[in-house]
Amino acid sequence: HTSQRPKVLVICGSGLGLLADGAANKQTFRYQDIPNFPVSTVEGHEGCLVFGTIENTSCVFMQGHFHLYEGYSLCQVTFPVRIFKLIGVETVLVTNASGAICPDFKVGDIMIIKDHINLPGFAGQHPLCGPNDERFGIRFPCMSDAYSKDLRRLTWDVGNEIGCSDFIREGVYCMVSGPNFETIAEARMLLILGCDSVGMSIVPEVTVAKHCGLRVLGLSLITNMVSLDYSREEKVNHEEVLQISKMRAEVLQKMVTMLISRCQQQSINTH
Ligand SMILES: O=P(O)(O)O[C@H]1O[C@H](CO)[C@@H](O)[C@H]1O
Ligand SMILES: Nc1nc2[nH]cnc2c(=O)[nH]1
Repeated sequence: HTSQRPKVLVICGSGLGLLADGAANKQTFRYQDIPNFPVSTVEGHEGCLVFGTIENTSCVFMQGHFHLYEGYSLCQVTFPVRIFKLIGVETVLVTNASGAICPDFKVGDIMIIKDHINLPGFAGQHPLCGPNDERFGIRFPCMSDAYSKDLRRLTWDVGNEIGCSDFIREGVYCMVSGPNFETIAEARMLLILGCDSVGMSIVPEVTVAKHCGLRVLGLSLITNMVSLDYSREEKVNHEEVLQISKMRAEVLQKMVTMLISRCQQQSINTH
């Protein structure tokens, strides 16, 4: 139903569907109209695929991604990544919302994901469990360089250019299955483990993307501070997460649009 063959996939996190607004020649499909595609069940996830172009780069935006806590298997959660690999995508830009574990972070910071901790994976909830499909990648993929160094560097450059270096950070994202937010003891454990932020998504998609040889960049918007202290009164909720995403969506959209036009240039120069 589309003649576009995207080179870049953007996965939009909670409240970040607006990232697609920077694209031209848009063509939108609802997940519910695509055979075998999962549907979004969470507020802030529109459940649409938007094809479009940014400068000369053809891209596709997933306005909404899927989570373990919705009841999907990790095979369903990561299914779109493999579809887009087959269609010809080379680069995946994942975005999400997360809570800060690192006490130096602030609400509204944009964290470039340097690395991740796959907590559900440690417990056997891993998208690559089961027979390995050799058409996509090897049995034992290396994950020590899951997030492209070149793309991380490019993000710092773009951030400086658009004047948002004050709220760009870099750090380690930890995935938990959710749907509850962390207890204080869990948050303290994550701090000890070396996590800078915590959320309930994207690690399965990144793992499958890396397995099939895609270049990955991850941006996590810090929407709340995770309580590490029993005396702290504030309580996190999903409405607050969506409100902060809305507040930062415009600047993130500008960043993502610039990154896409530049990263394809980088890819042409390095391949
Ligand atoms: O990771 P995304 O979907 O962006 O959103 C994060 O925010 C939601 C909770 O408020 C959870 O879905 C969590 O994973
Ligand atoms: N697990 C988790 N996910 C989030 N998504 C947005 N904020 C948070 C948080 O504090 N914890």
